[in-house]
Amino acid sequence: MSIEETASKIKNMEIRGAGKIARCAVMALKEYALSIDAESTELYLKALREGCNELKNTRPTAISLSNALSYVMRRATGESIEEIRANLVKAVDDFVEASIAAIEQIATMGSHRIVDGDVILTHCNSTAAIRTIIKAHEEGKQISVYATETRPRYQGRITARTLAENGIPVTLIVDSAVRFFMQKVDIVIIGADTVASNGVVINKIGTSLVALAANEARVPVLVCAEGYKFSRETAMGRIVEIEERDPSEIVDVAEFEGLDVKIKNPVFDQTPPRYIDSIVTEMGVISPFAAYDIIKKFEER
Ligand SMILES: O=P(O)(O)OC[C@H]1O[C@H](OP(=O)(O)O)[C@H](O)[C@@H]1O
Repeated sequence: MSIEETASKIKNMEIRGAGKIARCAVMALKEYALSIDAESTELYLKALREGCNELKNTRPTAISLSNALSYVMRRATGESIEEIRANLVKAVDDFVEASIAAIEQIATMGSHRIVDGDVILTHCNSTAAIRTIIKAHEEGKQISVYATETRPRYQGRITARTLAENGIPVTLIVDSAVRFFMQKVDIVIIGADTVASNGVVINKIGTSLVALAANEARVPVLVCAEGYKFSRETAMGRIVEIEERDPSEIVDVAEFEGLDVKIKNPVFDQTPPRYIDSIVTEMGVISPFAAYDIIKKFEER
């Protein structure tokens, strides 16, 4: 798929999920790198950087996107265009393979935290979180899941369908019913778009409410997040931008035609580390307060 088409599909969320948008972005860059030529290595690299920027600007909160592109571009080196191209292609293939393997590694480690008979609550639609839940089921643990529908785009319905298709008892609830059901829950398992260096987890809007209700009920919150979702930029003092999307995702704005009604649609929120029990990464299970260690480990890769 071309960079333009990929960027458009990531922006309109036809392609979504922090991990998937990262993989699709670097694969689009690979296709572009294979399709173009240039009069010099400098011009070739300039064209690649322009392609990167078009992809990077699609969804500002998911650091996975920029981390993936940076991982690949750091390795796009060489004396000739052919050498640069070959190194970029290898870096993309390596990233995609490792990012898919990371989900399985997270699921294996995360499943150890799920006990036979557990009632799980999950929010939105995280591949890493869902794979962890399915892994526990595959290991024969009798589990059931509450899945929040996750307004305004209802990603939780995908989660409910996926878990049911895997034979897992699942109950779909509205987001505002989380505290109502939390007394029945043994563990919350969610994904992440970005993990900041101070352990703050940025995930789908409503996550911080889920974590707050879990904390009140003494229910542990387990975050499943691959290493490339940890933000080095926050370690340098940068703030993660919370994406605001079109109000039309929430309501038909014509309903309020002529009325002074503001509609805000932030699509992520920030959960403080004190509300999180552990973050399961492919490099191990950590306290959210140890997020910086993962940033350093991932940099060494
Ligand atoms: O990478 P995986 O675990 O699939 O998803 C991570 C997170 O990305 C999604 O964002 P969106 O629905 O794309 O806005 C959700 O917030 C989900 O928890």
